[in-house]
Parts: sequence; C-alpha cells; structure tokens
Amino acid sequence: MAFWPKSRKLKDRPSVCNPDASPYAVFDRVGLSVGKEHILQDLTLQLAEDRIGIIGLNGSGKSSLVRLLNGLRTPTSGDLTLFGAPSAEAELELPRHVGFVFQNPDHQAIFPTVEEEIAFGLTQLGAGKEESRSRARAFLALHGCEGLAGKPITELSGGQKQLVCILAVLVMEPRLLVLDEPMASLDALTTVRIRQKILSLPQKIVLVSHDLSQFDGFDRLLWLEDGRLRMDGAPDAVRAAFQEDVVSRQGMDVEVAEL
Ligand SMILES: Nc1ncnc2c1ncn2[C@@H]1O[C@H](COP(=O)(O)OP(=O)(O)OP(=O)(O)O)[C@@H](O)[C@H]1O
Repeated sequence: MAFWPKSRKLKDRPSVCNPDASPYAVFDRVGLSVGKEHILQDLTLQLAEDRIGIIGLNGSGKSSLVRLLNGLRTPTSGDLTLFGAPSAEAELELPRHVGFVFQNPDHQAIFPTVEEEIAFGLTQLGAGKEESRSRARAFLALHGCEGLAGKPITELSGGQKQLVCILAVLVMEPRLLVLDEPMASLDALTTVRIRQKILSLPQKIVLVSHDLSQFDGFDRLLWLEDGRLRMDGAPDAVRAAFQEDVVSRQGMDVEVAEL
C-alpha cells in the first residue's frame, strides 16, 4: 500500500508543493526528540542529488531521518522544507511526491491481490475504481509482472512482495523514492534484480542500507552517528571512513573484552 495519512483525495486540495523544487529537501538545524531522547540533532543539509545513500550503525537515526521526508515523522526543532514548502504545510501532499518502501513488505502490502495493491494509489490520486484496476494491470505488464496481477499477495515470495511494494509506489509517479533497507531479507540474485530496477528509475532515490556495496554509482552518501551527521560526501570517501571507524571500534571492543 502506498503510505497515505488521510482518506481525503489530493485532487480536492490546492497544491503547496513544487515537485520540481531543487533541492527537494532543506534541513536547517532540524532535530527530532521523543520525550527526553534526542533521536536526531542539529541536522543542516540540502538534498538535491539523484542518488543519495544513508549509512550508520543500528540506532543512529537513519529510519527516523527518512521518515521526516514523507511526513511519517515531524521535526521537533529547526526548520524542514520539503518540495519548497514548510514540512507542516507539505505533509498532506507528500504521498504524491514521495514513495516510501519499507524493509518488510508485510508492513506495507495490505490488499488481497497484487492488482488491488497497485490500484490503490491511483484511486487515492482521483482515478475511478475500474480505471485504476485497468491502469494497474497495464503498469504491471510494463514492468514484466503481468503474471502477478491476480495473485494473492500472501502467496508471493519475499522478493516478489518487495517488487510489488516498489511498483505500488512507482505507479503514483512520485518525484522521490525513499527505500529503507529494502533488500535486507532478499537473496543475492533478487537483490541484484531489484537494485537494477531501482537504479533504472527516473525518480530521485534516497536509500538506507547496511550493505555498503549498494551505494556503487551513487552521487552522495550521508553517515549518521548518534542522530548527528558524522560525514557527508562522495560514497567512496564516506564508505572508507565509515569502515575505518568500524574497524577501530572493533579493536576497542577487543581491548575491553581482554581486560
Ligand atoms: N518512537 C520512538 N520512541 C522513542 N525512541 C525511538 C522511537 N523511534 C526510534 N527511537 C530511537 O531513535 C533512535 C534511532 O532509531 P532509528 O530507527 O531511526 O535508527 P536506525 O539508524 O534506522 O537503526 P537500524 O539500523 O537499527 O534500523 C534509536 O535509539 C531508537 O531507539
């Protein structure tokens, strides 16, 4: 299912976002706290590149950061501008511009069949039920998945489910596709296939992954640590620094363990 915060259809709302805004996201001292816990702190950055990756250790704030991009999270300090509008104003419109794919397709897919799953986003954009179903079938055929249209989602493999979830957001033609560890539970061949599909897309991409090889060919890599931006730059440089840091921490762990 395409993430959708309210049932009202977007066609009824005047637009505040500019889908062509560049950068599409501007963070100005953005913070996110829950209770006394500071999940993200003092993030100042602009996102404009076609392919941006995000890395960091468990709990560093990657998922929280990307959830700010589609309104699943709201900053508790600082200013966030999305597609040219303050995030609070852009929030209800974001599902049109930002497709979000979760790690676990079972958290995303909710309709009985593949065709219904794909058609849902089109109905939310204002298309009629029959038109949505017919466009969904055509879209599946366009991506070589016509055989899946009538299948129950529960009977798909993990890789097929993930592909359906990606197609369910792509059918809405978002400007930005955010993928939060989409390949985490897939085998090597399916990972390569889905990665190729993702890289062939015209959409701007933000990808969160623990697998550093996923960022080959990316324009930029962000490294988060304890909710702060530790490094931001070319993927090769950021990956090398991150790996060096991980190795040095392992050394420290060994020294502690030997005490
Ligand atoms: N709803 C919440 N309430 C309180 N703390 C939260 C909440 N959501 C996340 N956190 C905390 O925020 C921090 C960052 O979590 P987040 O899921 O963004 O990290 P992550 O880098 O994506 O981690 P991982 O690599 O394990 O998926 C963690 O310490 C987490 O416990």
